[in-house]
Amino acid sequence: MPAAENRFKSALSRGQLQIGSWVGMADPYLAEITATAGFDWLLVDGEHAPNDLRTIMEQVRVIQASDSHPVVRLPVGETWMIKQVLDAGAQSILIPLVESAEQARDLARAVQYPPNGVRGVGAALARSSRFSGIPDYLATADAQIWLGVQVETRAGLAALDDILGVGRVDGVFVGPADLAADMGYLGRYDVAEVNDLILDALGRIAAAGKAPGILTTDPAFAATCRRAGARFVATTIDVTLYAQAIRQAAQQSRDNLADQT
Ligand SMILES: O=C(O)C(=O)C[C@H](O)[C@@H](O)CO
Repeated sequence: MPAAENRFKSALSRGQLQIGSWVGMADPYLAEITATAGFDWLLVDGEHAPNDLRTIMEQVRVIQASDSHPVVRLPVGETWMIKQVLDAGAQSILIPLVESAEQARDLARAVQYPPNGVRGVGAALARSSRFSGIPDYLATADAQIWLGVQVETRAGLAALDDILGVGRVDGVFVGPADLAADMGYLGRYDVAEVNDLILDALGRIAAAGKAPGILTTDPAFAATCRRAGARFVATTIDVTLYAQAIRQAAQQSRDNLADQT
C-alpha cells in the first residue's frame, strides 16, 4: 500500500483552482468547524498563530477527516521542523521568506528521503505511515509531498526565476503583507506598485509551470490574481472573520437593546 494521494497536489498539477482559508485559531475544535465550510485547502498557520507540533498535528488530523486538505505553514524552513510535521502526517507545507535558489534547494532536500534528500527516516513510528500500517510509505512518500515556498521580499522577487528553476518546488506563494512591508508600505494593501509586482510574479510562476498562490480578503483583488494565474487562492482568515463577526454581533445587540428599558 502506497502513501495516501495528496489531493491538493494532484488538483494543482491538473491546473485546478484551489480555494482556501487561513486557519489561525490554533485549535483543533475550531479547525474542525472550518473544515466543514467547503474550502479546498486550509492553511494551518505555524508562523503567526500560537501553534506547536501537537496543535498542528491535531488540526491536520481533523482537516484530513474532511473534504479540505491541510497545508502547514512553518515559522521557518528548518530541516528538523519539516521532518517533524511530515512525520506528524502533513503532506503539504508552505515555508516563509524564501529568497534564493539555494534556500529552495535545501527545502527540496528536506522533504525527500535519501538519495534525493535528507529527510530523517523514522516514519515507522510516526503518524505519516499510519504507524507502519502503510508498508510502502518510504518508497512512495516523496511523490505525495507538496512543497510551497513564500516569496515576499524584493530579494525573493529578484531571485524568483532561480527559485522557479528548483524542480522539487511545487508552488510559490506571494506574500502581500510582507512584500508591502519590505517595499516600505507596512500595513498597506492598496499600493499599486506592490500589486503590480504581485501580479507580475504570479504570471511568471504560472509560466514556469508551478502553482502560484496568494492570500487576499479583497474579492476584487482575488479575482485579479486569479486572472494573473493564481491557482491556490486563500480568501479568508478565520481569526479576522470571527473577530469582525463577534464584534458586530455585540454592537448590534447593544444597539437593539439600548433603548428598551
Ligand atoms: O506576507 C503575507 O501576506 C503572508 O505571508 C500572509 C500573512 O502572514 C497572513 O498571516 C496575513 O497577514
